[in-house]
Amino acid sequence: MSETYRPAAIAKIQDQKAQMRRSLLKARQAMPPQVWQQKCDRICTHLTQWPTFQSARTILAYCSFRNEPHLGSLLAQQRSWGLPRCEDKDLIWHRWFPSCSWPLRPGTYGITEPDPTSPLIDPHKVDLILVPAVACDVRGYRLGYGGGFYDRMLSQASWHGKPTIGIVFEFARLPQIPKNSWDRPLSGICTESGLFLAS
Ligand SMILES: Nc1nc2c(c(=O)[nH]1)N(C=O)[C@@H](CNc1ccc(C(=O)N[C@@H](CCC(=O)O)C(=O)O)cc1)CN2
Ligand SMILES: Nc1ncnc2c1ncn2[C@@H]1O[C@H](COP(=O)(O)OP(=O)(O)OP(=O)(O)O)[C@@H](O)[C@H]1O
Repeated sequence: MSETYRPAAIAKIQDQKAQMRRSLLKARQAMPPQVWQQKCDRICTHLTQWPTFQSARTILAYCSFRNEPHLGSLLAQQRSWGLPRCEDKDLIWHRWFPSCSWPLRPGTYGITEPDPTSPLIDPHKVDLILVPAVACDVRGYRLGYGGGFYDRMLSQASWHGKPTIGIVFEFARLPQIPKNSWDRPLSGICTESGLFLAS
């Protein structure tokens, strides 16, 4: 059995991830609101200037929680967005745009989510996926909250080949995050310092 598949090795990596998660979330929570807002605006500006963003038909995004970079100025753009809803272990993607009448409401974990009755997204129409994260490393590996939602989703064939951009603050763009066998690298990372596409 290869090292990364041994139960003891998996447990060790999960432990390292849990420690990193705790300290990075603490640092994110401690950001003064004004600094946080400035960095969020910069992240949105970098994305808006990216041709792939400009030409995307539908973009999967998220509603910020626990001080994650807020995509408010992007979500205000009158275009087709997809927002996730947690259902058991899966993410269900619903269509949303600013002038639509489909309601958003607090869902699982207290994250703002679409109502289950709002229309679903057709994965074929999605051209870009903005992925929330606690941290990303320069290779594109991501640390989330430990639920494995995005790992499971991105391992499905319908999402293969779509650009995936991890959205984090610069302090959470790390040289290396411990990686499990199921982790797949994202195509790039956007922070307040810029957009970094994997080569
Ligand atoms: N804004 C946003 N929306 C998102 C995500 C995200 O990362 N950010 N998700 C990305 O996946 C999904 C929600 N994932 C989550 C996974 C776990 C926990 C959570 O609170 N976990 C517990 C610990 C659980 C455990 O260790 O077993 C905790 O942190 O206290 C929250 C959200 C879907 N929506
Ligand atoms: N492709 C997959 N199929 C089934 N289970 C998976 C898959 N990918 C990850 N998991 C499970 O998800 C759990 C969490 O993984 P990990 O600690 O890497 O989460 P994370 O990336 O930090 O969380 P999240 O994606 O929710 O933000 C692991 O216990 C793993 O078994």
